[in-house]
Amino acid sequence: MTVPVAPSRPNASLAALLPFPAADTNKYRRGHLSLVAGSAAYPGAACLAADGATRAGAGYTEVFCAGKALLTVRGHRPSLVARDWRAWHPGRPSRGGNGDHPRACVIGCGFDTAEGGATAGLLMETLRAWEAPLLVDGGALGLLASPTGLRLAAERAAKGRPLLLTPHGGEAARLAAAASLAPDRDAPALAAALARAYGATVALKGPRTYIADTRGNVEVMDRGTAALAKAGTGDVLAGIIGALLAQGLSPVDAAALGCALHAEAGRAAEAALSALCVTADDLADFLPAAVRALAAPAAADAHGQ
Ligand SMILES: NC(=O)C1=CN([C@@H]2O[C@H](COP(=O)(O)OP(=O)(O)OC[C@H]3O[C@@H](n4cnc5c(N)ncnc54)[C@H](OP(=O)(O)O)[C@@H]3O)[C@@H](O)[C@H]2O)[C@@H](O)CC1
Ligand SMILES: Nc1ncnc2c1ncn2[C@@H]1O[C@H](COP(=O)(O)OP(=O)(O)O)[C@@H](O)[C@H]1O
Repeated sequence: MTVPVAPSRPNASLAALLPFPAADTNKYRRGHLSLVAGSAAYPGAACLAADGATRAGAGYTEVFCAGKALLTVRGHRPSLVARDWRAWHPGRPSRGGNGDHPRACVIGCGFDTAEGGATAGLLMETLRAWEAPLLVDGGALGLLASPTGLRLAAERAAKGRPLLLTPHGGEAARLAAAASLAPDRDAPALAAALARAYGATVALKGPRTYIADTRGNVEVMDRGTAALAKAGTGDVLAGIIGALLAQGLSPVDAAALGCALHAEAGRAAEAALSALCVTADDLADFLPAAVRALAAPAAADAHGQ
């Protein structure tokens, strides 16, 4: 089975989505991202996602992680607000701000399925109670791939609560099996089928990333580099897309812009460090170059050049 695939968006239309802050904004109005991430086994994934999120413009990034990951996350960057994930209550209004600022949640970077009940409970409660846009990544995708996960995803879709999934090939195979989808589809058709089955926007990652929305549209993002094929780069991507969701972009625009910025950052890092030496830790530092690379042609257009 094949589906039509739209090409990568041009720089000018991606640049138009960049959420540069208004002069009179504040940290809450810019966008508040709750990152439920980082188990005792994988505290680094929470740090990498937080790096992507803060550099991609979230005004307030709050990390809820395992108690045993707290020291690592707190020591990573002074700007991060880190709390034990037992303090995560997705149905309660947030502290800080006036309560109606834009928000989003990313869940699952560095979830360890061996932790079982604790992380499964966090995901299911978040699917049920979190009203704002929600991105599910990493170990939480394996937990979503279950009858309860499918049911709660369908309930979110029925209530019009946005859901975005960012699986790599292995995670996509688990999601497909849980939804009884035939495994022999090509990547664009698989992304479209997962989007339908889970009522979610899906960014199926790989050397080419396919972004499928809930209406059956699929677009490709093929600006990446093999330098990105290293552990932790997907965690950075989840943070970037989550920050864009928190700044008010729709799931499909956040995925398209986030994947393009991530790919451009990978290319800028490769130019500076070589394809061999780029690590996930480097990526967020190359996001400013990626923003400039997308924005530059738009600025040139605006000046009639
Ligand atoms: N620093 C940290 O803290 C880090 C923490 N991390 C966290 O670790 C957790 C587990 O995530 P994970 O991705 O490492 O393991 P898992 O989900 O079991 O997938 C691997 C299996 O899938 C298969 N596979 C098929 N296609 C594939 C593809 N395109 N890309 C990749 N794999 C593909 C592959 O098959 P194979 O290639 O072996 O045939 C293999 O069997 C998660 O919470 C994550 O956030 C990581 O982000 C790293 C940095
Ligand atoms: N060969 C490649 N070319 C371009 N991009 C790649 C390549 N391999 C991986 N990537 C990108 O790197 C990221 C890897 O994400 P993921 O597999 O979730 O890593 P992790 O779980 O270790 O964080 C994705 O954005 C993917 O599109």
